[in-house]
Amino acid sequence: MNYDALLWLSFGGPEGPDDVMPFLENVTRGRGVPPERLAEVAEHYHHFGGVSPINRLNREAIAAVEKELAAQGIELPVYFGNRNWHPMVEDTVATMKADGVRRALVFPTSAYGGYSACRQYDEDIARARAAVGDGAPELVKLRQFFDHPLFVSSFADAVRAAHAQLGDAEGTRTVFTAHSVPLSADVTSGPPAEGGNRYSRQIAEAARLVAAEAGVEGYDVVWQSRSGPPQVPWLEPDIVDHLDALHAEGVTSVVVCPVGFVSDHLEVIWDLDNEAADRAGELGMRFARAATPNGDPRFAELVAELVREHTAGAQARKLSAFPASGGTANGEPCAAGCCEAVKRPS
Ligand SMILES: CC1=C(CCC(=O)O)c2cc3nc(cc4[nH]c(cc5[nH]c(cc1n2)c(C)c5CCC(=O)O)c(CCC(=O)O)c4C)C(CCC(=O)O)=C3C
Ligand SMILES: [Fe+2]
Repeated sequence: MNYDALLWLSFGGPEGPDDVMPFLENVTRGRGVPPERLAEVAEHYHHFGGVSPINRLNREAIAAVEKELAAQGIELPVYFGNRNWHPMVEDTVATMKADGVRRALVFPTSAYGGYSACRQYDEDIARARAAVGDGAPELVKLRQFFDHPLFVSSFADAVRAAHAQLGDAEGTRTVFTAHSVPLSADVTSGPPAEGGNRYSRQIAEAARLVAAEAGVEGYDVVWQSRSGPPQVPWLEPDIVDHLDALHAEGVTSVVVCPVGFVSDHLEVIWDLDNEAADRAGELGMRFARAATPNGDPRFAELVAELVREHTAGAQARKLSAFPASGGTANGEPCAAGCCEAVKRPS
C-alpha cells in the first residue's frame, strides 16, 4: 500500500465555555464577520454549555471508520486534526511526522466544492505542512462525495424516516438546507472554466438525487446560518424566511434535510432544531428534521471506499455528471483559480 495513515480533517468546535471566544476568533480571523454576529453565535454555543458536539461526533465517526478499515483488512491508523480548534491540524501533522508517517490520505468532513467546503481545507493542509517543515508527510486529499451513492442513500433513508415521523401527512414539503455563503463566494466556486456556482449547483444536485431516491415530489433548496455583514448578499432564501413563505402558501407540514452537512453539529442542532423548529411551531406547522449521515454505518463504508479508490484502484462511484474534484496533493487547488477565497470587507 502506498499510504501509511488517514488524516481526518474537520472544522473543530469549542469543548467548554472558555473555548468559545478563542474558537470564534480563529474561525473569523480576516473574514469580516461583525462583532454583533459573533456575540450572537457565542450565545448559541453557550446555550449548550459552550460545547459543540462536532468534536465528539468526529471522534465517534473515526472509531467507526477504524473498525470498518480493520474489517476490510486496510491497515491505516487514523489521525484527527481541525482547522479551528484542538486538536489543531498543525499539531496533528507534527505528531504524524514524529510517528514516521510519510504519505497519508486526508478525509475532509465536507462533501462539496467551494471555498469554505473544499479549498479552505486545502489551505489547512498546506499550512500544516509548512508549519511542520522538512519531512512533513505528503498529504493527499480524498475527493468530494456529495453525489456518492452511499451518501445519497443515507440521506434518502433519513428523509423517508422523517416523513414517517410526521405520519406521512399529505402535502408534506421536503426542504433541503445547506450553509449559506456570500454570493461572491458561490460565483467563484469551481474551476473558472466551468462558469462558477459549483457549490450551489452541487447542493441542488445532491437534493435532487436524495429526493428522487426517497421518492418525494415537492421539494425546495434553501440556505441557513448566514454570517457576515448585513449589506453583503449571501445565498437565499434563509430557511426561517422560507417557512413563513410556505405557511403563506398553505403548507402545514415540513421535513427539513440538512443535505449540506455530514453531522449534527451546532448549525444543525441550533439553527434547525431550535430556530427553524420554533418558527414552524409558531406557524402551527408540523416539523421533522432528517438525520445527518455520520452516525450511519454507510458513512464509514463511504470513507473506506474513498480510501480504496487510492489504495486498491476502486472505481469512483458517483451519481452526478460533475467531475470527481477535490482530491489533490499537499493543498494544491483542483485547477488554477478553483474555489479561490473572496476578500471580505473588514
Ligand atoms: C459552506 C460552509 C460549511 C459546510 C462545509 C464544512 O462543513 O466545512 C460550514 C461548516 C461549519 N461552520 C461551522 C461554524 C462556523 N462557521 C462560521 C462562519 C462561516 N461559515 C461559512 C461557510 C460554511 N461553514 C462561511 C462562509 C462563514 C463566514 C465566515 C467565513 O467566510 O469563513 C462561524 C463564525 C460565526 C458565524 O456563524 O457567523 C462559525 C462558528 C461549523 C462548526 C459548527 C460546530 O461548532 O458544531 C461547521 C461544520
Ligand atoms: Fe460555517
